[in-house]
Amino acid sequence: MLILGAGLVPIILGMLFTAVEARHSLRNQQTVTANALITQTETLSDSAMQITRTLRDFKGQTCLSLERPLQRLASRYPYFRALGVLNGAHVSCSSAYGHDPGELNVMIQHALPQSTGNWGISIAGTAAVPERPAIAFVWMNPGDFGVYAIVEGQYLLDFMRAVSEARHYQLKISFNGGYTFVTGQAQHAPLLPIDPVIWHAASARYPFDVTVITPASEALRTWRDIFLIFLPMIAILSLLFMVITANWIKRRVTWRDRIKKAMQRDEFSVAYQPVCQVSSGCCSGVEALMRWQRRDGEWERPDIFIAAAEEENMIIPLTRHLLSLLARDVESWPVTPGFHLALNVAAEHLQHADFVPDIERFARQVAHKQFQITLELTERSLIKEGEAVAKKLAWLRQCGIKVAIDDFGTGNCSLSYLQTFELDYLKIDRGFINPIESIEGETPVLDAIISLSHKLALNILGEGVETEMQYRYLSQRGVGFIQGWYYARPMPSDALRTWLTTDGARPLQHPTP
Ligand SMILES: Nc1nc2c(ncn2[C@@H]2O[C@H](COP(=O)(O)O[C@H]3[C@@H](O)[C@H](n4cnc5c(=O)[nH]c(N)nc54)O[C@@H]3COP(=O)(O)O)[C@@H](O)[C@H]2O)c(=O)[nH]1
Repeated sequence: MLILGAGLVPIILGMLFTAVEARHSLRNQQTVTANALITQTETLSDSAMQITRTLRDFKGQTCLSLERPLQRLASRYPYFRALGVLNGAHVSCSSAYGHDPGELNVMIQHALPQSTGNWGISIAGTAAVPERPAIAFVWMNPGDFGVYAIVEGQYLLDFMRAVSEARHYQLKISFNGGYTFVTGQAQHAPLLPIDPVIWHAASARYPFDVTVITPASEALRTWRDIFLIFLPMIAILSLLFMVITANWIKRRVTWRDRIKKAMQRDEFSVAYQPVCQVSSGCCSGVEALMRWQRRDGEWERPDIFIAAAEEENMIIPLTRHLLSLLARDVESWPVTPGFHLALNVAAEHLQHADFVPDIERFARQVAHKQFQITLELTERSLIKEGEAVAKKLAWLRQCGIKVAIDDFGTGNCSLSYLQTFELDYLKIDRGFINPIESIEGETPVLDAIISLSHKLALNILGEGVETEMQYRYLSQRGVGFIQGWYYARPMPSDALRTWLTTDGARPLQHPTP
């Protein structure tokens, strides 16, 4: 399902992208078409305006003397159906009808606009040719001399038809709100959720406007053509997404499966790193650290498999497994009551309803050893349900369990943890201890952490102490507990048992200079 979903992402994005691209391309084509139609109509209008200017020179002449020049002019320009002169709204002479053919509104079969001077209007037909549209261009003065030219609409219609057929558009043009010339069809596609694409444009020079309508079927065809161009790329991306997702799932499954199998095969063990109490110089306890040795003898790195377990929701089963290993290991340890046993708990486990029962069960299992159990909270994964977790920890503290904040200062929430949770120990991350170069040297951040811990009355443990100088620096500043290779490395349970009776039983001896 997830792999399929990943494969669909580029296809859906590709469809959206090509739909936008198709709309853009349709708009461009429509603009070009509208401009061509406007130019053609303006050219016709220019000719008509030119001829009406010529006709004005006939003012004062009788129809008898005008009839032949009018006919000559009309036959010279094939665009014109009729030319004539007016007396007010009355046609006093016409190239088509001779003298006294009637009223202009009857001839153009359209009411005359209120305006005088130059005007033009598209009409469905004239009295003599009612079935063919035309455009009437008129120059008139009320009760006075005027002229008109009727432009044959067929030329415009033929041009529009040619464009409509070539591009499958519906085209409309209307002059001054008059008759609308229409060519082509704007079929709707009832089964498609697509509307026809409509574009309006108007001439800047004459009072006419043009509408270009791309039918839904044509819009779909344009989109399909563009989609087909991008299809190879979309298919490659889709495949890539599926492969990446499949790999990711495989990796996920692999870590989950591997951790599960490793638990069944008993490949996990626990290493214990002793902690030195500065005041006595003796071992006050240990931190339990998970180890994984594969069947082939290779060791998995704890930072990697712990992070994987946290990511793959395996940290709770793994911690439960750790608790069972701990319960088995501690049986043989020669320890006195109050010996510290620290273990790491992940945020997911803390937030889980079984967290308190899990820890209580473990505490009961090892109760006869009278350990001082300490839970170490790390900032590696953020504890989200702060209040609820704080309540659980408060309850466990009442039961005698201690709480430590681990890797202090490495995450974003160290200070908020200090405020949210009741704590007993603060473990200073080795990142702050590494820079110690001399006893007198300045390590301002480390000093600030130590001073903060004192103010909060927290026990302080320095992690990753590798040198005597680091040990002395920390002990001189009141750090009560030291953990690190300088004192002891993490070791298996059997080795710890021996160590506790030898090195662990006597105070730390610093090498003499
Ligand atoms: N939730 C759980 N987290 C666990 C568990 N076991 C381990 N971890 C976490 O994994 C991280 C890596 O741990 P690890 O490789 O075991 O490293 C620990 C020590 O070996 C190392 N260390 C100790 N002293 C020194 C030193 O002097 N120098 C040096 N270079 N390294 C040293 O530090 C790690 C101690 O980690 P911390 O817990 O912060 O005290 C690590 O984050 C573990 O927390 C588990 O069971 N559950």
